[in-house]
Amino acid sequence: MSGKRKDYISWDEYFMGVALLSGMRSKDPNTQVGCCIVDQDNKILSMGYNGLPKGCDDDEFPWIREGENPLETKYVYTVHSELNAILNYKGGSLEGSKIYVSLFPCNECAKAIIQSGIKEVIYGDDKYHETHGVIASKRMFDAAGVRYHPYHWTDREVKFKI
Ligand SMILES: O=c1[nH]c(=O)n([C@H]2C[C@H](O)[C@@H](COP(=O)(O)O)O2)cc1CO
Ligand SMILES: [Zn+2]
Repeated sequence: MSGKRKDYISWDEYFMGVALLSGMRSKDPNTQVGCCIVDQDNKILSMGYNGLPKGCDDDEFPWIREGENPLETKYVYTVHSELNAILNYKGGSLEGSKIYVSLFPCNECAKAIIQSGIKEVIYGDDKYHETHGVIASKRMFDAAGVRYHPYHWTDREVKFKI
């Protein structure tokens, strides 16, 4: 009987919570993606969200999905959350780490995840599971031995003033 609190958040809730909070920085009006990379000792190594590269003004570049001119859509400019987290990490190697991400990684992020040595993907949503990108991601993860599984959502709601 140590008397410790019982309702503290689990490691999984903590890391997915950090991923979701990171995603709240996104300027994308349709899909906000956030992620959190964690080492084997449960230390957070990096975080990211989908956004524009440095120097590209959020108010100057387009955020729309479709248009006659592909150069006026967001797709050619945004850096995905996972790539941002990998590129932002300045501490050395990500070998053996895991990534919590709110959306299943696309094929380009999957390549970066594999090459950086991340070994496990815990994803919140898989809404693009029918796309070629996600099908290719899973094929590459399977071949490369990167494990992936859905996050188990809990009933916990987090509400606080910031
Ligand atoms: O792996 C990913 N990581 C990531 O950050 N994104 C971002 C890119 C876009 O800003 C947004 C997807 O936009 P939309 O759902 O409107 O197509 O999510 C998208 C994916 C894969 O779909
Ligand atoms: Zn991606």
